[in-house]
Amino acid sequence: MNMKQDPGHEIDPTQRPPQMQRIGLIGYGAIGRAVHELLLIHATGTATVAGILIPPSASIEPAAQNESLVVTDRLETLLAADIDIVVECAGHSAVDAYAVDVLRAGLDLVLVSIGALADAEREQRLRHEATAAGRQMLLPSGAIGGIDWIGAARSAGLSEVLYRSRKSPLAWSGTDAEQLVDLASLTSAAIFFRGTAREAAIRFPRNANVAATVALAGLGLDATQVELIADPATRHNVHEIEADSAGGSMSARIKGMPDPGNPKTSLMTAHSVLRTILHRRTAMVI
Ligand SMILES: NC(=O)C1=CN([C@@H]2O[C@H](COP(=O)(O)OP(=O)(O)OC[C@H]3O[C@@H](n4cnc5c(N)ncnc54)[C@H](OP(=O)(O)O)[C@@H]3O)[C@@H](O)[C@H]2O)C=CC1
Ligand SMILES: O=C([O-])CC(=O)C(=O)O
Repeated sequence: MNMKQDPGHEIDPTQRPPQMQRIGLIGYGAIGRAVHELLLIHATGTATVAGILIPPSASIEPAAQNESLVVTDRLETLLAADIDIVVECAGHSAVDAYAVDVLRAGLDLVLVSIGALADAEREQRLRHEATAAGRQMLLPSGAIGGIDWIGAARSAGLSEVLYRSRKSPLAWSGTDAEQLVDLASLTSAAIFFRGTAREAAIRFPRNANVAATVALAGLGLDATQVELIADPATRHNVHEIEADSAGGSMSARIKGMPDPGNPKTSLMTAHSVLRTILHRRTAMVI
């Protein structure tokens, strides 16, 4: 076929493999970098990072450099890189700064900082914008498992959900935990927070996104109970769910390895983002 080339456009969408997804990453810390590395290994021909949004005056060394990779501190510049889907992995304030504009630009948004949705007004606004744009916010399971069961149990009569997060004192440093417990002098595990998923996600924005994930899948942010624990005896990020429903009960425990780039974050989180991205193009979704 004799295709007419337009020298004014570097990328001709008709020349792409049909399944190729061009990804825009917002945030290039532990998760952003890991997602980029995983895509290079597991998504050849299916997905590629085309642009990365970083804070003004920040600098990064991308996991792979090519001439067309855009690194910018402006959303418009990121989206101009012919992006198909945006992956936010930068934190709650980045959700505020960019999520609405991404949806209004007609793109699906993978939202990793799920705890940002604990702000009811923000959640409503984003749901409204996604609906108006005919796009989706895709919430990966992140560091936790069992979200499918909780979601299914909702229609089977879910009555009680408790999420418990246990991490090393180091993983809680620099958070509100420091006001609730003396992290440095702990000799045994301390439950320093008991409350709702909404309170947990708002108070611990870098550590309790999973609380919001479990809640949004199941009983909601105000009816899901959360316990947060600092445990000097663990080197894992341990996530537990106990749930009861008319369809049966669930007891799950995940001993997650911390991400080498950020002890607050579980290594599996980036893998779950990879799974979310790959699922958009597979013939079979499980
Ligand atoms: N759903 C889940 O299971 C999980 C969700 N999370 C969420 O994911 C987020 C990212 O985690 P992680 O990668 O470990 O965190 P990191 O702190 O390692 O990385 C976050 C990166 O985002 C950058 N950033 C912050 N604000 C902006 C912005 N407005 N625009 C562009 N970049 C920005 C930061 O830059 P700088 O350092 O210069 O500010 C940093 O490089 C966490 O904040 C947390 O909310 C984390 C773990 C699990
Ligand atoms: O990655 C984890 O272990 C969980 C986490 O930080 C979060 O829920 O925000």
